[in-house]
Amino acid sequence: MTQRHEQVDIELGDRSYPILIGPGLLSDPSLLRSHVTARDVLVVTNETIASLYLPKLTTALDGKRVVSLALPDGEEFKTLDSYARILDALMDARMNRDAAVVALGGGVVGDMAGFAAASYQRGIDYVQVPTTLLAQVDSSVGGKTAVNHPKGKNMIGAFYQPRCVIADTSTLATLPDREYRAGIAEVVKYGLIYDPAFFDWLEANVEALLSRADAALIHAIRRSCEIKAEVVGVDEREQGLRAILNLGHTFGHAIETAMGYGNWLHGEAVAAGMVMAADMSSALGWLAAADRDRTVKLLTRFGLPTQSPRIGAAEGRQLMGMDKKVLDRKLRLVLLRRLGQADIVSDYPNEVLEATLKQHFG
Ligand SMILES: NC(=O)c1ccc[n+]([C@@H]2O[C@H](COP(=O)([O-])OP(=O)(O)OC[C@H]3O[C@@H](n4cnc5c(N)ncnc54)[C@H](O)[C@@H]3O)[C@@H](O)[C@H]2O)c1
Ligand SMILES: O=C(O)C(=O)C[C@@H](O)[C@H](O)[C@H](O)COP(=O)(O)O
Ligand SMILES: [Zn+2]
Repeated sequence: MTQRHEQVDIELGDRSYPILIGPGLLSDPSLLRSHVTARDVLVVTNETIASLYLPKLTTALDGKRVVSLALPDGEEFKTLDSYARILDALMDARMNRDAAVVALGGGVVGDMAGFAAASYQRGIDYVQVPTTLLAQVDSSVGGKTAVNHPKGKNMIGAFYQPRCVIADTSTLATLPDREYRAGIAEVVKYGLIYDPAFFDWLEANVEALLSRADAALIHAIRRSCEIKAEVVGVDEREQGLRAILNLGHTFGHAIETAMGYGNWLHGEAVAAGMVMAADMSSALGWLAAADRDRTVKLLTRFGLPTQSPRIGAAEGRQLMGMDKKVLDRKLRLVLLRRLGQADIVSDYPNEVLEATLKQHFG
């Protein structure tokens, strides 16, 4: 069965790959087989997603040797221990260098499976099959792979690109509402950092997106992937521009870590973190107060938090000190010059940061 789908390409020379977006892609064996070419495949997933989609994927890959590993579900399992279990599964199945990993799931599964693929036998192919909105608009694309450390998010990982991303939008029908909304936070991020017209479009399509209407959903995923593709195509390893994709994350990662992984979802923490970045950008006289207010209003309409938990300014500052954008011992922050234009800034006055932390973290 051939389904109609959208395609966005990541242009990275010999590491280029397509992102396929559309309904029913997991039910299309010929599409799956044309993008998963290895004979031996390890499907990495979790227990929740395995019961929903593993049989479909296994059927589509019929004729290959398919072994699967279902990890426990949750951000708290995005650990070196789970990563080691993936490597063990590859070894137990005697997978060679021409085998491939298929990551079936959200960002947690995708980040861990990608890191295992990056390091097993110094690198084997992997394909992302994202099943959350967040993974379809962000984490499956761009090659950031990682596991968490108890003291910091995504502290151990690698840049390693997949061979293909297959985003079957039909899988989003079973995604719990809270997870779906968390994915929308990263969609709003793209408007804020890169595309004011997309931000306007989001304001006009809140209800359509919340009801998961096909056309709105596909447009949001496609535009998000296009923006990420443009940014990653310019700066694959975050030497400069790519850092804008981190808007709200320095604050958000501190929230996730302080609250205990999994208690605040990544997208929720990013939403609250983007409000902190917007407040700081306004305090510096860059982002207009009206656009700061539009940001808070849009996130609120999507049911996302706009106020951080009170983790304490000192604790927040200490956790933020481990951010990967620290350079020369100085914390660089992604701030908004205006709505639709982000910048990575190191020369902000410290008092403005401290005031933002005090106001939001307490
Ligand atoms: N690599 C990157 O560029 C990047 C970008 C953004 C976020 N991330 C990472 O992604 C992670 C968050 O990803 P996430 O939001 O996808 O969370 P997740 O992977 O934990 O998935 C969310 C929940 O939804 C369930 N689920 C997944 N698909 C489902 C479906 N179709 N139907 C029903 N349930 C389903 C999962 O089992 C889980 O319980 C974080 O660890 C974050 O750091 C990475
Ligand atoms: O792809 C990127 O680059 C991003 O920063 C996307 C983020 O949404 C994502 O959460 C990423 O994992 C954060 O990366 P980190 O380098 O801050 O761990
Ligand atoms: Zn993120």
